Amino acid sequence: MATSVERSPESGEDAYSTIRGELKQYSFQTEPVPRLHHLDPRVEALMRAEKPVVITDTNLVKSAFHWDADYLSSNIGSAKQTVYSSYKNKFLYYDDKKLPQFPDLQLATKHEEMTFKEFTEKVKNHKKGDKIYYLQQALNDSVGKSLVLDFIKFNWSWATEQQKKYKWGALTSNLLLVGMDGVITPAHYDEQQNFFAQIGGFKRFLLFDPSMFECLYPYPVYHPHDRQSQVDFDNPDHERFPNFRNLYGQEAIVGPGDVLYLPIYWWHQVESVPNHGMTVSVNFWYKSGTEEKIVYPLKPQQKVAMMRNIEKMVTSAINNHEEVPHLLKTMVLGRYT
Ligand SMILES: O=C(O)C(=O)C[C@H](CCCc1ccccc1)C(=O)O
Ligand SMILES: [Zn+2]
Repeated sequence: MATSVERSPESGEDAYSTIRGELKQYSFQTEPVPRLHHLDPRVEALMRAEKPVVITDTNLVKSAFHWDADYLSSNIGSAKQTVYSSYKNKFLYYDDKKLPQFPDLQLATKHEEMTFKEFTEKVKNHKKGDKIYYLQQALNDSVGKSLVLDFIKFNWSWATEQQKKYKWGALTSNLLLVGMDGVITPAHYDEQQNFFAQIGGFKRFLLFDPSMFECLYPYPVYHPHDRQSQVDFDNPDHERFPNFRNLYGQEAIVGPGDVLYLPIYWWHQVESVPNHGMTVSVNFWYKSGTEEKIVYPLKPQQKVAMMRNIEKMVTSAINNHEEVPHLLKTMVLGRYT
């Protein structure tokens, strides 16, 4: 199992066009996410409209371009890292805090804490049929000095300039993502603005406008898989999820040095491109701006936030999540249908 992070020096067009030809196709159509130089004025227009854009040449994480498995093993320190393991390549996120309410939930992924060195060993010794591993660890002060220095040298002036320009809230975390070849994070949305910086290897993003909520059928808010789509993209159940047929999205391939602006509430599925080696990424999650004064007509994002609040209020008021479906059906069926 190749642990060396693929760094194709000619990661110019030919790497991307080669990859484009290899990608797994799905049942829905997509169009490409614009890929623009950070000084191109169209970047600002897209970011103001909270639309995705791949931004090149920002040097946001240039100081981390040498973050491959060996360097990270030697410099991230001996602290335990959060790693997920699975016999399949899909890593469906779950919220540990909501698990007690769902004792029967079958999780395909297992949360394992291990040092980076142990993680690298598992990747190196991986054989077909073995468990697949995905390291997902928020960067914190447990990392070694040289990683701290690399982190300090991120292009914070550019990032901070954007944060101010678009009135985002505070940076909440930087998640270090080190994925084995071919790992997939299934479709979900996050409630934060996101600069997704690719360091090693290539990732394919499938992105869907927040208005596609009605095609993607997220789990209930109180469910451990809150914010994740219930639809299996490889085998969609059209009886349960009839609107999935109307899904339409955007697609982006990000390689070393690319930064994807992933707007808050936008759905995304993330695939480490198979047969192109281990992937290394760092995301930058920012709270949304607070001056969200209500503007009509409501944006889809605002409707999603409203639906979340209604589900939370009903669930806490009724104080038993098993009664929620009946109450919501009673409220809607035959009355709003
Ligand atoms: O940066 C993002 O938003 C991504 O989705 C990147 C994704 C891993 C994120 C794991 C995760 C999913 C849901 C909640 C919390 C954490 C990847 O790159 O595979
Ligand atoms: Zn995400």
